[in-house]
Amino acid sequence: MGALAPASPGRDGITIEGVGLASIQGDIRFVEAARLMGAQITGEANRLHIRRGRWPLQAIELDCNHIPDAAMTLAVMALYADGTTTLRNIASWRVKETDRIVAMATECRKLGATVEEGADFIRITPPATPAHWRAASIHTYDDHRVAMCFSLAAFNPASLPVRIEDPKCVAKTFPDYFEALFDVCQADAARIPVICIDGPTASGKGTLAAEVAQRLGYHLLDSGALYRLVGLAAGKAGLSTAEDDLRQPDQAQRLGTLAAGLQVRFDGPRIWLDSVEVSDALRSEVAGMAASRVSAVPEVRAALLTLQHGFRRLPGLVADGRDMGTVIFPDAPLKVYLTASAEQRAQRRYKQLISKGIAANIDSLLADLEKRDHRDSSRAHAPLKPAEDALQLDNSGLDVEQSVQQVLNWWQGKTVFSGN
Ligand SMILES: Nc1ncnc2c1ncn2[C@@H]1O[C@H](COP(=O)(O)OP(=O)(O)O)[C@@H](O)[C@H]1O
Ligand SMILES: Nc1ccn([C@H]2C[C@H](O)[C@@H](COP(=O)(O)OP(=O)(O)O)O2)c(=O)n1
Repeated sequence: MGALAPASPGRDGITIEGVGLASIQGDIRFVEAARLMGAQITGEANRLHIRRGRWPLQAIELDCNHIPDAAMTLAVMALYADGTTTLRNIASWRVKETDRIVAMATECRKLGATVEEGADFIRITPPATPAHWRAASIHTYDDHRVAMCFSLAAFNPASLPVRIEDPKCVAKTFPDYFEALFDVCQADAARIPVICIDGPTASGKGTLAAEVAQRLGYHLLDSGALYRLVGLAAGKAGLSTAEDDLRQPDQAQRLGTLAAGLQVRFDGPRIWLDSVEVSDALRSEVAGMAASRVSAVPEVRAALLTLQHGFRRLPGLVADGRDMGTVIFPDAPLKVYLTASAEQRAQRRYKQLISKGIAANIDSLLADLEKRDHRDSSRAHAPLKPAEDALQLDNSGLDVEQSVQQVLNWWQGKTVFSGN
């Protein structure tokens, strides 16, 4: 990676701890091969520092008998070389997790390379120009090394997306490989995919968003939780969230300052405010109502903007709320506006509360819900409404799985991989 990625402000190459030039592992000789291709590698006994050197990389012809497994990475590095690379003496690739010569050849071709394969060699000529690269959905053959190697194709000069079909197959040797990869990569936020799910209360946004995020391996933003947190923090700080008070400019200002300084921590569905876990307190109907009131204050909305944008991280985000598609992520490639009849929603909330052992009354739930819908959609700033390019999903007659499938189908149709 260090050999492929150009230096950027504050970042010049990659340092690997725990393996160094004194390593007795056979694969350390991969360093020699990477240097032959142009990587600048320096190091100490237990550390390596890799920088981009020659660029494009130097095409090589190499007997790989001494590094049979690590040489697979050279095959993908060959896509960035100036000319044709030949890796020889790799007959053992044929009898590993899969026939790795076939696998590497097939997947390199998908990306636009010209590949020749023989009984014990592979010869790779990269795409002639950036315009010859192709977006590709990489089949992983249940082979961890195939999945990891081809992640390097994401640095392609055409900035085309690359999909790794079964990223979890890396579990065999490096379960958090992709997390580690994303930690050291910088991506232009505008290129990180976002799916927005907006809609009224109890339409099932949170359930749908969490499930879609889980299936795609994306991050999750429950933006409503942030407004709930502001309501809760205001209560703790003794600040009123009554509508009349919030109309006073100095009270609105105080709430904005409070929102900007929120000390929150998220860990999956668990949330802490000032080091105190508030996950359950946040879900109460009272917290929802307070959230609805504070969310009408422009100073609060402005204060939460940067925090929300910060959730747009690799490999992607599913964001649920009221204004995800209209205000926060207007460039999102997929926006879903989720609805269900008010009666259905009240029923769902009722069942949800009862199942948690919380007493509830269906008539007052319906009344509260209609009041919240009205306030959320009639406020001046970022009101609840479908984005112009949102796809509407009325899930009154659908179960959760059907709604999830609908959104995943829409997403598949939006990606460049839909034909793959
Ligand atoms: N399509 C659906 N069909 C039936 N029940 C659903 C559906 N989607 C969500 N629910 C249920 O409705 C309740 C409210 O969903 P939730 O995701 O909390 O809504 P929101 O985030 O929009 O307030 C949950 O108990 C959830 O399991
Ligand atoms: N993006 C958002 C998300 C929530 N809000 C406000 C309006 C909502 O009534 C409250 C609570 O939102 P939340 O999504 O947690 O509520 P529900 O789960 O839909 O009942 O926050 C908002 O104004 N903008």
